[in-house]
Formats: sequence, C-alpha cells, structure tokens
Amino acid sequence: MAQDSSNSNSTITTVQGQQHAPSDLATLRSRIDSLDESLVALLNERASISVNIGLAKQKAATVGGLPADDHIHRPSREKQIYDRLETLNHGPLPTPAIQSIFREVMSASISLQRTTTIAFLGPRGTYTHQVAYARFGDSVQYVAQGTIDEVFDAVESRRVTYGVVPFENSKFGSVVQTLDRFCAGASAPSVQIRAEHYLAVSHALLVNRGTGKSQIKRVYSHPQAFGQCQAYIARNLRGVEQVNVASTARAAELAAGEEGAAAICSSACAGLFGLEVADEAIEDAKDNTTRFFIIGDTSDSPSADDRTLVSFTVDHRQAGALCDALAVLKEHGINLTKIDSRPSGQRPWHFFFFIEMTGHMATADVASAIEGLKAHCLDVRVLGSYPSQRPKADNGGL
Ligand SMILES: O=C(O)C(=O)C[C@]1(C(=O)O)C=C[C@@H](O)C=C1
Repeated sequence: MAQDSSNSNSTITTVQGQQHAPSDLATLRSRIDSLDESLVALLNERASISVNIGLAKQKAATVGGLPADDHIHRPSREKQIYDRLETLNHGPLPTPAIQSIFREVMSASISLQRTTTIAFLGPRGTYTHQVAYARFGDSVQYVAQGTIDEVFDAVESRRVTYGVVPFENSKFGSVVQTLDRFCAGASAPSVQIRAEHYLAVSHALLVNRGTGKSQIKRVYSHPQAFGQCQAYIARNLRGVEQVNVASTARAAELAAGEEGAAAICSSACAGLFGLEVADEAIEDAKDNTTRFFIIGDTSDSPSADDRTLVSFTVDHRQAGALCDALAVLKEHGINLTKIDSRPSGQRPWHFFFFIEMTGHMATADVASAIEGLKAHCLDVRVLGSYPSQRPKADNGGL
C-alpha cells in the first residue's frame, strides 16, 4: 500500500488498486488491524495445510518399496516458492523483504510438522551460523559444533536432522576439511548434500576494547579467512603471529580472553564476544563469496535446475585414466561446473577428484553418465544433488 500522509489531498492505493482517502491515524490503524486479522487467519490456514503435507509425507514414506523420503525441509520446493514470490511481488515491499517473511513462515511450518535440529560449525557468530539461520529461520533448533567433522558426525549419527558446512570460497578455493570428510573412510559418508547456499563474506579485524593495531601480538582465525585477507595481513599485521583455529567465531572467543590478541571474523562477533572493530571489509576481493552445503541423510528430489557433486579415484598407472573418465561426461553431454582434487591419504600421489555437474542424479542422463564413469574409475561416490542457487549473473560452466 503506497501512502502519502503529509498531504491531505493525496490518496492511498491498495494492492488491488483501490484508492482510499487519507484518513486520520485511528482509521488507518483500524485498517491495519483488520488486515492483520486476515493475515493471521491466512497464515494459520497455510500452516494447517503444511501439517497435512507432513502427514502425507509420513504416509508416503511407509508405503511402497521406494526409499523413504519423508523429509520436511524441501530445498527444491522452497526454491520454487521463493522464485514465485519474486514474480508475484509488485511492491512496495522489496522482494527480499517478502522472501524473509516467508523464510519465517516456512520455518514455523517445518517445526510444526516435526522437531527439526540443525548442526552448524560454531560457536554462534560464524558465517556457517548465518547461513543456517538464513536457510532455516527462527523456529528450528540449532546445535553448535566445534569442527566441520563434528557437523558431519552429528548428521551421520542422526543426532540432528540437518547440518551446515562451508564448501568453497570464490577467492581461496575449497574448504579442505569438508572435501576430506567427504572422501574419508572406505565407503561414502552416509550423508548427502541437500542444498547449496552462497553467502557474501566480509571480514573484520576485532580487538579487545582499547587495543591499538600496533599492540596486536597474535591474531586468530580460520585458515580460509586468513587466505581471504592475505593482502590486508601483509600490509597491517606484519610480524604478528597467526594462529589457525576451527572457526572464525572460535577465533573471536579466544581473542576475547587474551590481552594483545585479535581475530579475523564477522563484525557480528564484536557484539557476541565483547570485542571492538579495528578494521572492516578487510577481505582482498570485494565480491568475496563462500558456498555452503546443507547436508542430511538423503538428497532432495529433482528441481528445474540441479547440480550433482561426485568424487572418484582413477588408476594412475594407466595412461590417460583421468582423461577417459572425464570424456564419459562429455559423451553424455554433461556440463562440468567444478573440478578439484585432494590427496587421498591412502598412498603418495593418489588423489580423490571432485566434479560438480549440471543435472540431478535421479535423471536418466546424469544417472547413465555416473554409470559410465564407474567403468573408468576405481571408486565413484555420489555426494548429492541439489537445486542450483548460483547467482544468476555467474551461472555458466567451467
Ligand atoms: O511443500 C512441502 O513439502 C512442505 O513441507 C511445505 C513447506 C511450506 O511451508 O511451504 C515447508 C517446508 C518445506 O521446506 C517446503 C515447503
């Protein structure tokens, strides 16, 4: 509703295009009261339908020979809803405002259907925490974990419903703890990627109150954050001891207990840990972005635009083994959106390769490409399929 209360001759235009004469405050507020009444009734009607959706999912999960898929959180459906809201919205509320209102509507809807717990790389104040909150809202329960491994453990042991882990940064590359966990063990982990999330990341240098930058003796952070701020560190923290810790918020927690210590983390940690901001936006690349994964026991069903992450090993004694494996994907017309490798840890110069491709593992073209890949690899692990959330301006392949 657009309004101009400063001018008594102006009008208020409702979404339906009705024109209202500007009235006194009491009349306007009574109109808001009546709209709130309708909103509450509509939200509850929506919530009742959602409860029935939950019951239908449980029923579907217990009949037929198909694998149970009674997941409440459905990234593919949520993407459809958010995209539709963008089309439906004609303002004056900006679409991100509408979408965050619906984030809370769906958060409440999820927790009405079932108690949902989310493990994230903690403590509170990490970027992973921000992502967990952006994806799941206020109505679910959060459980901070000390390390990325512990997030995987919590999901694998089903102590929590879902987990959130960082995967890769636009400047500093893959988060090796996450890649290593995906390929640890003799068989694939019993978790699957359900969703991806891109977060614009801006770091701050936090210090204890009253500490000047020249008094800093030690700086704590996660290796990724150090990697994303190399130019700033070279210019401003020469000779200062750098200490790697499990997360950026853990860095803030440690710095808060130590004279002459600082942390590189989100500026939100200042309030959480009683520190003050010495410098903001210290990342080297101004479009610094980190991609996160939401993991659970299975992937979601296909959406209109999915990605699939696979890891594999090849026999290095065989000339062209990696090339042959990748050629299979070309033969199947599959586009690659990421390729990476990690030492397998099994023997020197033996690697796990990671490829991300367009499409969902449950569709015929991706499924047959993965089958074809198996013929050229020692070990193929499908780590999950998820709706693509890559910002539209950068949606191409490699
Ligand atoms: O459509 C579903 O599967 C639902 O559970 C409903 C609903 C919603 O509130 O719209 C809730 C949670 C899901 O993540 C997606 C949608």
